[in-house]
Amino acid sequence: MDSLAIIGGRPLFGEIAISGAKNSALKVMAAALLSDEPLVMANAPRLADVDMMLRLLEQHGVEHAFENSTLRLRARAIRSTLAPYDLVRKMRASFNVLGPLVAREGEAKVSLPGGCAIGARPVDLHLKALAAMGAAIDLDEGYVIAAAPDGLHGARIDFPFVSVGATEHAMLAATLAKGETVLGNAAREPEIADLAQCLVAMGAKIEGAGTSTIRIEGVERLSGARHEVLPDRIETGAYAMAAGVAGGELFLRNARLELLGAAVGTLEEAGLSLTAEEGGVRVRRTGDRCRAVDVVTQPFPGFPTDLQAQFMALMATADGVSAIKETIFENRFMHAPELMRMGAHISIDGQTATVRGVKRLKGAPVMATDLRASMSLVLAALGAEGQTIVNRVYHLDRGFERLEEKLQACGALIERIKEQRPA
Ligand SMILES: CC(=O)N[C@H]1[C@@H](OP(=O)(O)OP(=O)(O)OC[C@H]2O[C@@H](n3ccc(=O)[nH]c3=O)[C@H](O)[C@@H]2O)O[C@H](CO)[C@@H](O)[C@@H]1O
Ligand SMILES: C=C(OP(=O)(O)O)C(=O)O
Repeated sequence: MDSLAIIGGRPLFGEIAISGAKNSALKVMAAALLSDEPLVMANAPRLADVDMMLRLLEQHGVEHAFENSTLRLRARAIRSTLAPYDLVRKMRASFNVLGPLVAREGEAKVSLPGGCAIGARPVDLHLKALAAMGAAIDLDEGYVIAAAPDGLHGARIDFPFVSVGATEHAMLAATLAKGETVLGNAAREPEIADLAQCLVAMGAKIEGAGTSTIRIEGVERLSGARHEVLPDRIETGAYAMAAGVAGGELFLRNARLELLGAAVGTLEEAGLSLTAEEGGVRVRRTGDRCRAVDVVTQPFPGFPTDLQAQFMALMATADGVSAIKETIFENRFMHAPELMRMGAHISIDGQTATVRGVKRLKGAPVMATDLRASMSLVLAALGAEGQTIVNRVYHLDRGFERLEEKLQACGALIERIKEQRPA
């Protein structure tokens, strides 16, 4: 397994191009299954998760070609409606092929998904939504078997709590269902509106995406389309925090402040200046050190859970004591003990982490446990004294495109150490 060697303490100056959002791109890729015509996805990030999704789509019969950051997909015919365990276990978004396959083919057998080990992460809301649209659902040996031989029908679905994946899944499936589907208490994350924009370009009838009520009028068939994926708001927030931890000034090309929701105010309170400029966002730390701020993770537009780990790294060297409450996932503090190895003062009580900022962290060997936790360790290392080795960086490769290259270009001392494999 590769690792990263980082020598901290150098301020970052320069430009970082923000990539297309992983969490939108993966769902847009699932949308390709809904049509036999080509779907062209521009601003596609080159990530391990995207490669994994391509392998899954390929075995369903999707032809694909990646050129620069444009991904062409075409599901001329569905070769298989089985999504095997090996291709679904590593990544949450892969489960979202179930709805499109059932909507188009009337059946599918999809392994229960994996993804970051940050909580139990059941899929009951996904399955209830598909069942409300008329799919018969069975669970057998770790697989979901869904059948709707006469097609799906529209339904009123009120989610008991906000789920990004279930909202997207229901929206994908409803595009080809007979009649109207109404999704109540829908997730409002920017990736939902982005997926809806792609589906509308394919001929779907969707209103209200980005609000908590989404209406979808099913159509007979969807056509091809070209869609440009929105910039990754989590990557944006993470690099903004890199400037907070290490100091300096970064221009985040393609970044859009409005995608960050409440995180903008939180980062400003913490002592970052974030300014929208033509073509991106400029970020710098206003003082010598960040200030402690309390945060509670919430669905969009609240502070995103996917930035919680990175924010903890920022708070580790902030002036004062901050309380970080995680309300979305029950096991998303695995970065805390690793940050503590670097000298952070963190105590955890249930879903709240209390971080007492220290002046400086010290480099240490640490282990990345999940995608955003890994990024929090990279951030901590950029501000720390001496060398940090971040092990298990395959997590990072799932969601951060060309991480070392982007940071090196801004003056960071970061190198990938390739795993030595026996000849
Ligand atoms: C690939 C992708 O887009 N992943 C994102 C997506 O994950 P994902 O779509 O898995 O997250 P959800 O919004 O569905 O999860 C929110 C909460 O609902 C629970 N839940 C969800 C579905 C369900 O059927 N039953 C259930 O109990 C989950 O365990 C979690 O506690 O949104 C999360 C919340 O913004 C992000 O952290 C992930 O990065
Ligand atoms: C949790 C994440 O991914 P996944 O949902 O695929 O586990 C993430 O992107 O932070």
